[in-house]
Amino acid sequence: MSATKTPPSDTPARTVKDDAPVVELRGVHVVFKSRAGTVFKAKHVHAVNDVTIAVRRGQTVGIVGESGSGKSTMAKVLVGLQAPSQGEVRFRGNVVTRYTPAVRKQVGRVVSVVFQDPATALNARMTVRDALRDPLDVHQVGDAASREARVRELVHLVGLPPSALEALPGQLSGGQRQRVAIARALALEPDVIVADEPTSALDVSVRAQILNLLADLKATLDLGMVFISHDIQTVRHVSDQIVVMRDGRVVESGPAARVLDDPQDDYTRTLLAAAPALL
Ligand SMILES: Nc1ncnc2c1ncn2[C@@H]1O[C@H](COP(=O)(O)OP(=O)(O)OP(=O)(O)O)[C@@H](O)[C@H]1O
Repeated sequence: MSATKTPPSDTPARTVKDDAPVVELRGVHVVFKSRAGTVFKAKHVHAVNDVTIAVRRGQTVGIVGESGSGKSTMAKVLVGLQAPSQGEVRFRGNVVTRYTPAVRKQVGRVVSVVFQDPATALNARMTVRDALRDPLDVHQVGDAASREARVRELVHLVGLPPSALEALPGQLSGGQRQRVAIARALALEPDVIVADEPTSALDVSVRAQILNLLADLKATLDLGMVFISHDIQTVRHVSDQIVVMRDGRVVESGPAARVLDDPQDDYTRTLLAAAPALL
């Protein structure tokens, strides 16, 4: 098969070969100026250091690492919210060269994000219906009737009853709120969802339900997924590929079973030893 050559552009093309990456980072670095306030800090933080990864439809890439390893910064690069200091980011094969609001809006249709805490991700004064309709309004998808139909479909897709449409986030449980946040992320039919610690803020009892929901959605919608967690055993449950990060660098990556059963890097072994499998 010959590769389709696409010229660099800020507009993600709508046609892409099924097995081609939806999002790709090539040699990406993100360097921040240190946050003020600490006298002995280095001037710069190399939050992401020479990272290359690709995310395809129907595949979950688990990203694991301790606090400060650069996971959230990488998530922001993957959804177009953070420009790299160096390296290349491609959405549907097209290199992003400018990070304008218009480009971010376009990228938002291809890749969307689910954050850790649905309580802060959702507007406390918006009903579930309004929260789900909002992205459809912003992107002017269809007419009023088709937006309402899509909102109902989304609620059903994430396993909530139609009565949830009238609720405010504060009237829902943490797990229900995260379902709403997931539904909102799905509103524009993205190819890829980036879930940044999506179960960490939830009660232990509902974490498995949200993990199962994400796994089901990935299968039924043929979604690509990036699942970010500090917990290697959580990542184990959902990932096809695992990327282990430390201090902004990828220390090891590969098929989940290989990385977990035959880790090649000492740091991966340390993470596994610190969080033994329950099964
Ligand atoms: N906007 C910023 N300005 C300055 N430094 C930042 C900024 N964002 C992140 N950092 C720093 O970059 C490094 C990586 O942070 P990041 O949040 O990506 O890591 P993480 O693995 O997601 O950690 P956590 O799990 O604690 O969120 C940290 O040292 C952090 O302090």
